Amino acid sequence: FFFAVFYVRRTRRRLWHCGDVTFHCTSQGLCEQWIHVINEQLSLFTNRPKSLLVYINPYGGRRRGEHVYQQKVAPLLRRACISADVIVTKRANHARDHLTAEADLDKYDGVVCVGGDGMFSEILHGLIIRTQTDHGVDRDRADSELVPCSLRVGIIPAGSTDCICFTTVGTSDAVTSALHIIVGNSQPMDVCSVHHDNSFLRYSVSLLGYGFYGDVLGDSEKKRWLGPARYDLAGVKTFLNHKHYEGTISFLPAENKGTPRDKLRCRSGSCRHCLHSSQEMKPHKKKKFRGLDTSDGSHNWSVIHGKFIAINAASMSCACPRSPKGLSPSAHLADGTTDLILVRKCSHLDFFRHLLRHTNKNDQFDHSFVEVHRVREFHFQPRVRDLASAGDSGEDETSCFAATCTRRATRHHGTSHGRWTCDGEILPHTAIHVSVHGQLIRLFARGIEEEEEQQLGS
Ligand SMILES: Nc1ncnc2c1ncn2[C@@H]1O[C@H](COP(=O)(O)OP(=O)(O)OP(=O)(O)O)[C@@H](O)[C@H]1O
Repeated sequence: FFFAVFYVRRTRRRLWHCGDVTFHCTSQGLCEQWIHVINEQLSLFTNRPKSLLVYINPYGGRRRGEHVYQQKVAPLLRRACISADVIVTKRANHARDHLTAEADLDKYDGVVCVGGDGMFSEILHGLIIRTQTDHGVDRDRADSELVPCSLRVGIIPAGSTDCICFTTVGTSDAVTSALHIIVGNSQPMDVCSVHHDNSFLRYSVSLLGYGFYGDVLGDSEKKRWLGPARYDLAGVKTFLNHKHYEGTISFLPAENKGTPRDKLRCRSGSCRHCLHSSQEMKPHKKKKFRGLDTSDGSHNWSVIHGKFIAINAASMSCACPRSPKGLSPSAHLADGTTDLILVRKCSHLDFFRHLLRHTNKNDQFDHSFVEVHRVREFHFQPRVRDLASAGDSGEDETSCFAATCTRRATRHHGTSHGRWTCDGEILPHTAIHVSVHGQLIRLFARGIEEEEEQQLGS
């Protein structure tokens, strides 16, 4: 008589595998007794999900989402006695719309996203919008306090960019992610809301980038047929173009939250720093943005006017295999802040040196043309009139309207209008207001484990 116990086995590079041990007993009675006791102990782990809602993007990355789920994830869920309702999406925004309006969320303990960062963003929007609607929160008001989502989200990486999975699990591996879901890990995460003129645009959990990264993404979208290689090509092209943009950035600095250069790595949303933040986060009195005029008492706002090659807001380190430390190595996952990185106009060579530091261990902020601030809220106003429609209406820069505006801007200011990328999507406006909502969602993850920190540090 025998029974098997399945367990999580850690291997190199933060990968988790499913191991098993077979126990032999002298009698069936003893065997059943052991099984009963073990199951009883397992039932005490109330954090473990029993029922999941799974969305698969069949077209993400190399179009292997369904295969990855059926071959690697579903067998593990079955073994862990977790039931799963699976929806293979039929169009973009299918998952978001289903979550927002149709899904019976009371039936589930969590939502699983099989895809890349774009697919995760859909799930994120669906869950947040649904939660706010259910609680009667007005999303269009930039100063609304958002209600945290009760369901956790698991990410099974199957996209061409799996940055959020990499930053929160430490690797992009379907089996590892599935095991994090099964053991019921929970990691809180901040979410930024982005508004234009008091109308809601999008939510962001990783990178809001204006200038360089906005241009890279905008260009890569035109080259989708190239697959993941489009990002490299667009990156080189954007770098060679070396554009800068003029505007005013106003921000509310985060007090007592450390600095982006303090080298205190946040390996999980429950790091000491984030835990402390979660206590003081309760109903924190928001200081409402009052525009650029600081004479009315909004003296805590800092205002910077300048010419920028890039403005980035990193709400997490944004680590990925190419940049293991990420855009802001010390950004915290769940402290209610975002790291605002301003890269001022500089020479081609200087910008190259800055970019290069994303791939090695040197301090990428240690340049005279780079400054970085930890903030709770910020506002950007481009010098050039907000050409809201240029990106959104499908007008290409070569179109008559866009070309005229771009030429005019270039003639008068030496720059054209830039665009924001928000977690991989292009925003339709350049004048935006961003607020950080502390610990608005939770993932089935536990951050990058300590042992790995030593590896990275070595
Ligand atoms: N069935 C579908 N058909 C077409 N598009 C879809 C479908 N399901 C989801 N999408 C969209 O595909 C986009 C990309 O998905 P995903 O992030 O999974 O893959 P990706 O290869 O990493 O893409 P990207 O690099 O653009 O993030 C998402 O924005 C999502 O809205």
